[in-house]
Amino acid sequence: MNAIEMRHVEKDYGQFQIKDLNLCLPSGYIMGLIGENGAGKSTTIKMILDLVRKDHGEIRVFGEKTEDSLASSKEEIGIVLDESQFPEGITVEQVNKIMKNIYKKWDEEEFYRLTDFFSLPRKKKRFKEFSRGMQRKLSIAVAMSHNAKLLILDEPTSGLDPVVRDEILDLFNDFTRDENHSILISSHIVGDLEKLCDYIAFIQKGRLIICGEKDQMLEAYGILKCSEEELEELDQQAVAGIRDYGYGVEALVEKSRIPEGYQTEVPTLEDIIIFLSKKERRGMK
Ligand SMILES: Nc1ncnc2c1ncn2[C@@H]1O[C@H](COP(=O)(O)OP(=O)(O)OP(=O)(O)O)[C@@H](O)[C@H]1O
Repeated sequence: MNAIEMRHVEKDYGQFQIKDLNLCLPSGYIMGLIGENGAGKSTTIKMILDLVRKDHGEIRVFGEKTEDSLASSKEEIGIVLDESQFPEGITVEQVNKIMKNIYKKWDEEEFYRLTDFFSLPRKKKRFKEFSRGMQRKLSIAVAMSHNAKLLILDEPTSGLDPVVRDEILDLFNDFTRDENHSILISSHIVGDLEKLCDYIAFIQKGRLIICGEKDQMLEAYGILKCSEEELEELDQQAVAGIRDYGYGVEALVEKSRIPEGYQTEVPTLEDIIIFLSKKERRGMK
């Protein structure tokens, strides 16, 4: 079963378009949605949640078309959006009371375990007095306290310091120990996603540049350091991106498409993303 499937999804905002977006997140896995500011991550997430209407294509969550079923699968999806989700005057205790009424499977014990873990005051401060990081933590605690099967998280770790980010990534990792649990998480902090995710989808200017299993991506590509002339001799289809390097060039290449004998270095996910975005910017084919 797939947790999320998007087929040929399109959205036209006039100045910005999402074009032919196809992605698939199998149940039990974590997919990272990477893209720079304005790439279309939030729009993609909001279309999955039917908060923004797609113009074309099909989106399924747990196998059901979202327009038919999303209201009924609300319990099953834990959401953290990029914007504030709570009224300004509310305290942690009041959030607990409200959520108890909203979610059938609300787990108060888990909620307070998480809010205590995040050092959020139960009643001494109101939401508007929380720092941005505290507001994120509260959203995460809510998303993880109603026995959801799928977490959809838009930049959940933005504004958090590295130590807390790391602790939260561990929480997300633990969540997917259950093979029915899945996560779609957007971020522009590639290092976080490299650690956490099984699948990576990289979006740029509304287009999906690459989508697939992270380990396969890391295995398929290599970084080749050579002269411009040497690079020109290679099958140009193998070259996924170039950057200047000392006296020569550094190229991201598909290892299976270059002749044996070339020494390549193992890329990080960040290398792959940077090379691919440069390719798009230079308009390489
Ligand atoms: N309601 C809207 N009407 C018109 N344009 C919109 C609307 N919402 C978003 N956009 C545009 O769509 C583009 C993508 O925005 P989106 O918020 O999806 O990007 P993002 O990748 O989440 O960016 P960030 O990392 O900065 O949050 C931007 O150019 C934005 O201005």
